[in-house]
Amino acid sequence: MTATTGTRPPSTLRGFEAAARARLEPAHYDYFAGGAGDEVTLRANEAAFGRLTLLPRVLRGAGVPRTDVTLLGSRAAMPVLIAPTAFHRLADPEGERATARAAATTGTIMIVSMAATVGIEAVAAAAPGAALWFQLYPQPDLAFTERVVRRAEAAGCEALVVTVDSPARGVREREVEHGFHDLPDGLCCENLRDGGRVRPLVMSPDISWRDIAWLRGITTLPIVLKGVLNPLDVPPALDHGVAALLVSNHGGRQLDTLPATVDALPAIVAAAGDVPVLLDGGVRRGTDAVKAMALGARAVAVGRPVLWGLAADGERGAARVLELLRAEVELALALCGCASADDLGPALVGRAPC
Ligand SMILES: Cc1cc2nc3c(=O)[nH]c(=O)nc-3n(C[C@H](O)[C@H](O)[C@H](O)COP(=O)(O)O)c2cc1C
Ligand SMILES: O=C(O)C(=O)c1ccccc1
Repeated sequence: MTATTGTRPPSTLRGFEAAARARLEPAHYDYFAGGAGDEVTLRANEAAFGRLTLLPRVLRGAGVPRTDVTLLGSRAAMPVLIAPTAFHRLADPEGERATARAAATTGTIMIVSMAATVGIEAVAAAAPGAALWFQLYPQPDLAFTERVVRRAEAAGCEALVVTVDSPARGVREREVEHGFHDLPDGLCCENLRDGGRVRPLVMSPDISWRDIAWLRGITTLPIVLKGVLNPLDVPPALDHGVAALLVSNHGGRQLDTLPATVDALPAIVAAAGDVPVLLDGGVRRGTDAVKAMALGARAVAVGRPVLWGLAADGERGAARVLELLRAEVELALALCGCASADDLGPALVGRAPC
């Protein structure tokens, strides 16, 4: 009997995706799974990890590896964070509450989406032990944007992750085919609730460095720029006092034909100097995380795998997905002869011949 047909919960990420697909409305599965255009970038993210090889060191007596990291002052038991994804209540009635509890159980950082279906206060209250960062799409109405930032601060979020790859919304043809435009009745983006109404989320073409400068001036939270792929954007980012860069192509959901994130990573790392670089997109194995860290990422984040865990088995499923990844990172570090991610470096990564 396979993991997909048995009654036991799945024991692999692939099994979780199959179980999620079986449980979700097809339109919701495709909303989570899909990418922009021809999904070239969506596929490229995973494929690029497959083209990289690991070149372990031997006989180093490294002991059982440590997988914990400190990022911008937040501690995490593993270098695999939860990327911000919208609409968790499509996957599980508890929605982002369940995800935050899974983050607390596994000791990782959850980046809560501005488009969450549970408000940031309720997410924080549901999982007092969880380290939360808040993802922000700066809105043209700065007074409203500031109110959202204040809510995130008051809820205890430890960083702001500003998504900069979305001056417009990418077109995902799977969504178009299903006619998926809106959340079902009863669900909304709770972080957009403001003075008795729920504001529409604007992906603004006017977003610019001025917004980052403004944000830097109104909050003391560390600012992470999410969606930087071009090294030309690194110097202005550093000039604006950002605390970290997150190399991301939005999981292939915005502009199609962007490079795989792991291929874009080295140039960003080279330009970033001491500023920590994170990566998301296509991380499905501990070996993927280890490859990205060997190429200079301080940590990685996963989007869809957590949604599959959540849809398949709620909080328990999300926690299981994260724990599977943590255990795989530990094993990959051990088999590379590393005591921690600090022992990784580009010399441990090679390229498959074809
Ligand atoms: C269903 C879904 C919703 C997403 N919603 C957001 C969002 O609200 N804000 C954001 O910055 N990124 C969002 N993303 C992008 C993720 O943060 C992340 O960049 C991407 O999912 C990483 O790739 P992976 O899914 O291959 O791990 C979303 C991704 C998915 C799959
Ligand atoms: O679907 C997404 O990728 C996303 O980023 C988003 C943003 C706002 C509302 C819903 C989803």
